[in-house]
Amino acid sequence: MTDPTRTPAAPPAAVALATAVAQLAAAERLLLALDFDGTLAPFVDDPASARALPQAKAALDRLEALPDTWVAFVSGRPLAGLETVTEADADALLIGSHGVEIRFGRDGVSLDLTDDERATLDGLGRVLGALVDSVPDARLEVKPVGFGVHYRLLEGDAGADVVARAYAAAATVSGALTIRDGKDIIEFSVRGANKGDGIQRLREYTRATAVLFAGDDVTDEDGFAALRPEAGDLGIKVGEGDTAAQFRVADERAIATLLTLLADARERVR
Ligand SMILES: O=P(O)(O)OC[C@H]1O[C@H](O[C@H]2O[C@H](CO)[C@@H](O)[C@H](O)[C@H]2O)[C@H](O)[C@@H](O)[C@@H]1O
Repeated sequence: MTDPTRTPAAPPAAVALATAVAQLAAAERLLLALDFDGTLAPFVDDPASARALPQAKAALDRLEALPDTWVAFVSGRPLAGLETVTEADADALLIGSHGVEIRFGRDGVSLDLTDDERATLDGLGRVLGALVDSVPDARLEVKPVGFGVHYRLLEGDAGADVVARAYAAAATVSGALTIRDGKDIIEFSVRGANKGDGIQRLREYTRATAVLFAGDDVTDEDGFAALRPEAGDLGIKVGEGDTAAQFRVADERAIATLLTLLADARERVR
C-alpha cells in the first residue's frame, strides 16, 4: 500500500534538469539566450500583442541585474518588432530575423542588401502579397530580408493549401531562398543565417563560459546545435517535436518556473 505521508520521488529527468540548472547558476560568465514566441510568450493570434509571461520577465530582470550575467533574445521576428514585444532597453542583446539581424546594446549590424537581394525581395513581396490578398484570414508579415505568410486563423486544410501555394509562388521568383517552416507560418528569406550563428555571435560578444538556450520550434534546432554541452551549455526544448536539446519542458510556464529557480540560485552565488 502507498504511504500517503511520503513525498513521491521526482522523475529522473526532472532531477537531472534541476542539477543542470544548479550547475549553470555557478557559471563564471553566463549567457541566457532565449527564443521568444512559444518559449517565453504564449502564442496569440495577433503577433504584435505577444508578451513574455510576467513570471519569466521578472526572472529575466533579476538575472540581468546580476554581475557576469547576460540575457539575450534570439528570434525569428524582425529586430524592430522584437524590441517592442520584449520591451527591450537600450542595452538589450537582440538577434532578429533568425540570426540575420543583430543589435548588441547600441551597436547594430547593417544589412547592406545587394541589388540582387532587393530585386528578389520586391518579387517575393509581389507574389506573396497577391497570394494572401486572395485568402481571407491569411496574413503577410514583412521582414527586413524576407516575408512570413501566417495561416494561424485558417481552418482545416486551408493552411496546408496556403503553404503549398506560397512555395509555388516563391519558386517563380528564386530557387535560392531560405525557407523556414514555423508554427502556423511559412517564411521565405533572401539571407541564410540561422539562430546558431546568432548564438555564436552572442557567445563571442559576452565571452560567456556557459550558455542556456531554450526554444520551441524547428528553427531553434540550429541554436541547440551551436551549444557545447560538454563545456556546460544547456539546451531546453519547449513542447513536443524532435530535438537535439538535452532537456525538454512542457510549455512557457515551465520555462518561467525554471528561470525563477535559476535566478534564485544565481543570486545566492553572486
Ligand atoms: O523565433 P521566435 O521568437 O519563436 O519567432 C517565431 C515567429 O514568431 C511570430 O509568429 C508566431 O507567433 C505569433 C504570436 O504568438 C503567432 O500568431 C504566429 O502564428 C506564430 O508563427 C512572428 O510573427 C514571426 O515573425 C516569427 O518568425
